[in-house]
Formats: sequence, structure tokens, C-alpha cells
Amino acid sequence: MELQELRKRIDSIDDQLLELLSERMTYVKQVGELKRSQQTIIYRPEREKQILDRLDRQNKGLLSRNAIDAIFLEIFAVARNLELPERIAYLGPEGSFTHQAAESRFGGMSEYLVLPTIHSIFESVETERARFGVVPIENNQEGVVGETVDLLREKELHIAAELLLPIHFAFVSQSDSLSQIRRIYSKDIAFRQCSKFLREYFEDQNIELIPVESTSKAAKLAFQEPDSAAICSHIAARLYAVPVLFDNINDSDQNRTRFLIISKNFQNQKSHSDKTTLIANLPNTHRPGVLFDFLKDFYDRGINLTKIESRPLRQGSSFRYWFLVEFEGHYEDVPVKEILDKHGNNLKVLGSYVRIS
Ligand SMILES: C=C(O[C@@H]1C=C(C(=O)O)C=C[C@H]1O)C(=O)O
Repeated sequence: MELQELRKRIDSIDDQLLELLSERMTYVKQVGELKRSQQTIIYRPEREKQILDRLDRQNKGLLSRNAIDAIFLEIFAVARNLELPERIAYLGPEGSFTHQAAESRFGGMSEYLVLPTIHSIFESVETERARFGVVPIENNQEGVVGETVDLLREKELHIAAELLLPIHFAFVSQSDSLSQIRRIYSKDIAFRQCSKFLREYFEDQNIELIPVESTSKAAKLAFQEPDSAAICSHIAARLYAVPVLFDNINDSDQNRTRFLIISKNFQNQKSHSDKTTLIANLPNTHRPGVLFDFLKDFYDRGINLTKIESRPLRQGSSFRYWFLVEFEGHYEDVPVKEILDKHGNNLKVLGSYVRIS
């Protein structure tokens, strides 16, 4: 087919897509009105997951699951904005991986509040300056983010959803040739995670590796100084319009960070694959068998634990702990309810949500 003919067909499909998307939005608006009249929650991650799973099963074309997810998550985000514009707080700076995570779920059209600390994210959601907050909870290579875990216990907030982001670093520079590069900016942890690439390409050159506070600051510096480069996220490269010379330069392809979307008064309905997070303040943990007895309740009911993290109680000078426990299932499942009833006051359920990890 000729180029002109191909483009004519593409234009005609775009016209149809636009018409269908507009029609979809009229129904979304009606859903929004129903939700408002029943005073229920707009964001329904379990419904979104159901749609994505169904589309994936139906899909016979060229689109990968990731492509379908990316397109439709953006459609959902636009739809939610139409139902009710909601502000989302994320841990900055702009161009951080948390920013990338937030955009992957709430799209390019949402209103964002960029805050400098994990504490300030929790506070903005608590005071309802933001409807949702996006915070990292763990990295599969570096471990847990203690501040997030501690704040989950301290504050009365809920987990609306989790999301996983592969941590892919890009090597960006304005310079056309590697030999012109004198300095590379990034976070120290990113230098560590891209050490093979740095050795391979820059071993013999006299290059300065300069650690800065964030990879997005690194991208900004690479934008300002043409004889420098940065190792940063995709979103930072896009934000500062610095060309990507090499993509995915991290040593390991397995590096992933898990983020939580937190909210006030949020409850998800059951989906067919949920996860629950709770805080366990078990009495007398210094006695033998207390933690064992508690965990046995999960074992006896065939509930799969996915995480247990102990954190210091910070009571005087003692070494005592509380636990963050995560498991497969929803808090409305009968076996889970039994455990919740049995341990009542010692547990605080943070939420059940669609399981991704
Ligand atoms: C339209 C709805 O609200 C939101 C938007 C969705 C969509 O665009 O399909 C799906 C789930 C909700 O997050 C709904 O609940 O059905």
C-alpha cells in the first residue's frame, strides 16, 4: 500500500477511536454520577484490573500485554478525571521513579503534588490535601523503605493499590560522542547499579562520577552542561529533554521497586486475586512461641504469607518489635476474618487490594 493510502486508513481509524472513546466517557460520567449519589469511591483498581485481564484474554493482535496496560491505564486515568478530578501526591523531585510510578497509574492529566519527604506525602493524604499518595515501600535488591513502613503504623490511612516498577536507568547526554563527556551525574546508588556499563564504556577515560541528591537533578545538570551526562529515569530524560544514548544500562534486569498508593477511608471490593497488609502488635513477643502461634493461624488456614517485616517498637531502651504482615487474600475472606476476630485489637488492617507482586 502507498504511504498516502496507509495514512488515510490510520486517520479513519483515529476518527473511529475518538468517537468510541467519547462514547465510553459518556458512560463513565454516568458511573461517576451513580457513585456520587451512593457516596462511593471513584477509583476502583479491582475493576480496572478485571478490564485489563479481559482485554488481554481477548487480544489477538499485535499489542503486548504491557502495551494494552499502558494505553488503557491512561484511558482509565482520563475517565477518573472526568468522574472527579483528584489530586495525587508523590515523593519528588519531578522525574523520580516515584513520579514515573504515579504517572503510570494516574496518567498525564491528573493534578500532582510533588513533596520532598515520605512523611509529607502521608500528611497531605491525612489532611486530604491529596486524595492519593504514592510512596515506595521496598526494592527487591535494597530491601524495605523503613520510613514508609513506620508511617503505615503511625497514621490512620489505607492502602488502595500496589504497583511495581522495573528500575531501568538510561544514560543521557546532549553530547553526540562519548569521548566529549567529562562528567557523569547520578545518585550514588545508581552508579553502583550500573557499574558494568560504566566499566565497559568509560574505563579508560578520565571521567568524573559526581553523585547528586536525585537522578532527576542529574538529568537537569546534563541538560545544562553539554560535556556531561546523567544516569536517570526515563521520565527525567523526557522532562529535561536530554537525549537517551543508552537505555536499560543497569547491571541487573531484575531490579524492581514496589510502590503503595495510600488513601484515607479506602476499601476495595474483593477481586479474584487480592493481597492484604496488616500491622501486628503482638503482646509478649519476648516469650517463646508468640510469633510462631500467630503465624500458625495462617498456616492452618492455608493462607500464603508474602511478607513479614519486623520494626522496632521504640519503647524505652528495649529491643521489642511489631510486624508488618502481608498475605494473599481479602479481609472479607472467611479464614482471614477468623484470624482478624481472634487477634482483634492487636491487628490493624491497612487494606486489601489487587495483588500484583
Ligand atoms: C468507570 C468507573 O470508574 C473508574 C474508571 C474506570 C474505567 O474507565 O473503566 C474503571 C474503574 C474506576 O477506576 C467504574 O468504576 O466502572
